Amino acid sequence: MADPLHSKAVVAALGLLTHFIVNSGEWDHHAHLLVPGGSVLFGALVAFEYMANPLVSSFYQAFGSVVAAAAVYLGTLTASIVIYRAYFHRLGKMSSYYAGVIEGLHREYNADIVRTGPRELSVASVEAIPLIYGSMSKCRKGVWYSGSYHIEGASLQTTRNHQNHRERRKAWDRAFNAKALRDYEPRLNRHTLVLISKLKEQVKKPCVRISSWIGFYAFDIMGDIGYSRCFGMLEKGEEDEMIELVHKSMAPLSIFGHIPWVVGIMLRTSFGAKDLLKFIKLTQKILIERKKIDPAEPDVFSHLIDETTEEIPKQLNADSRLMIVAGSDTTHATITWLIWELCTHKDAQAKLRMITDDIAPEKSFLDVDDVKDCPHLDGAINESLRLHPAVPSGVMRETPTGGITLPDGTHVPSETTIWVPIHTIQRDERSFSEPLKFMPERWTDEAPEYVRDKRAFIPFSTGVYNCVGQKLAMMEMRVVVANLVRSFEIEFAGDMGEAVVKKSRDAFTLSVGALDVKLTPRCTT
Ligand code: HEM
Repeated sequence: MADPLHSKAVVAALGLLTHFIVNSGEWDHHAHLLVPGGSVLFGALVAFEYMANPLVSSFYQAFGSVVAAAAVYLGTLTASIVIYRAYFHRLGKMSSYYAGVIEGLHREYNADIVRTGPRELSVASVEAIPLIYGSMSKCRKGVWYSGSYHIEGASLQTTRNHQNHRERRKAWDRAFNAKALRDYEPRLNRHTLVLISKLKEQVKKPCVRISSWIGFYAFDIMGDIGYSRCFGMLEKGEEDEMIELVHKSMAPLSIFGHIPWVVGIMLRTSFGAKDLLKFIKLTQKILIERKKIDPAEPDVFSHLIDETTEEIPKQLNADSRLMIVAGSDTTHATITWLIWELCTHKDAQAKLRMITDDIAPEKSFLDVDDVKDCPHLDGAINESLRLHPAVPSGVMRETPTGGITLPDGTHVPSETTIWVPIHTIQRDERSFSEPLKFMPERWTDEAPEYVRDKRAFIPFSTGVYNCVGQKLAMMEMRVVVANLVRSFEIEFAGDMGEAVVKKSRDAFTLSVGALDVKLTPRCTT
């Protein structure tokens, strides 16, 4: 029988077998083992060849034989991958593209279904939403979610186990039910008042970086409502390490978010993920400090922490990071984009001001309760959420065994990553007339015909994994925006809003560019 190492046929067959194995499982988070594992195997083969092959007289000769076999193996593996992906891939009939803006791809290929990776599909179809995200959906969260399990455990958002999610979601639902939200109201009012008074101190300046102030506000609120912790960013008026870390730590996701095995390697080797690891440590520390106190007013972690034990389970660390990222960057981006829209559309700003002036005209400050029922204000916020969703790409799911058949009849095989691109679908003319127009009226009695299909509005996602904090987010955004337009005339300053358009980045959540404005105080306030 031929010596396997010297038989090109056997080595090539091993290359094909490797491709078959890798192709039929979820290996993304084992990629970090390839280099060390391959090196050990290579060394072992060289040693074996040197000691066991009587025809080999030097170590150098043994090394050469193994290099030759490795070349055949890797060459066959690569060729197999290339040929398979070009001609036989299960998703091969769908357009393929690795980079670029998803929306452009759907337009370029004039297709609702676009292949964006070897086993990854973007589906811009309203009809597909229930199948992918609905409460009866058989899809589960995609492989992307498990990237950091080995460091911090799974958060409520990243757990891929349906049952585990259901059990944990109960506590989170309690943390955001009607009673809990009422408990948080005084804190929202307090922080909003501080924000507005701080901004009033800025009116003499030709240029105020409003995006930073909104960031300070969003993070202060999350610190307070989440952990009864005072980040004090509004008071200091300067960016805390926390904001910088959130953005730096999420940055790799804007580049490698769709290549989970690269993210896995980065986290395991720390290469390119130093900031993310530092951020994880910081959110763990915040949680440890929260566990030591007994807050006067209940906060979110009052509902999540088990007071009967000293221990902090690993998964709660992941929830701690989730709380900060999900709760701050999202509202930060949405409010900043809304201010950008109101500066771009001065008539819309004037109309919103007129309407909010009419809410409790005797008051100089509107609190959360005053603004809870103003359809035009909600319409303006909805337009920011629609045109500039805080989770722009959408959220990844994985098809179940047996795959799924989309409403248009397309069969998607099992273990395919699939998602509905939120940014694309919310700008689709089939669902919204004049989709690129900022138009709060489409959400009120004034022009409801401009919303053709409300199912396409999914900024908070939908189904069992939808955003648990959406009511809090709406409360927060309403009270800030109403008080801002009542207190100031707002116009672009500095680069005239350019950085928001050019520097905003999709890093799972939207990392928004800087916005500079001129604030002119209104004489009525
Ligand atoms: C404009 C504001 C917000 C937007 C657009 C937004 C959007 C989203 C989206 C799209 C998801 C689904 C993520 C996924 O499936 O992977 C989500 C989940 C989540 N959001 Fe929000 N969010 C916002 C504000 C908030 C706030 C203020 C909180 C409060 C802490 C929050 C907490 C969460 C949590 C905990 C989850 C995970 C829910 C689960 O998996 O069961 N979000 N959010």
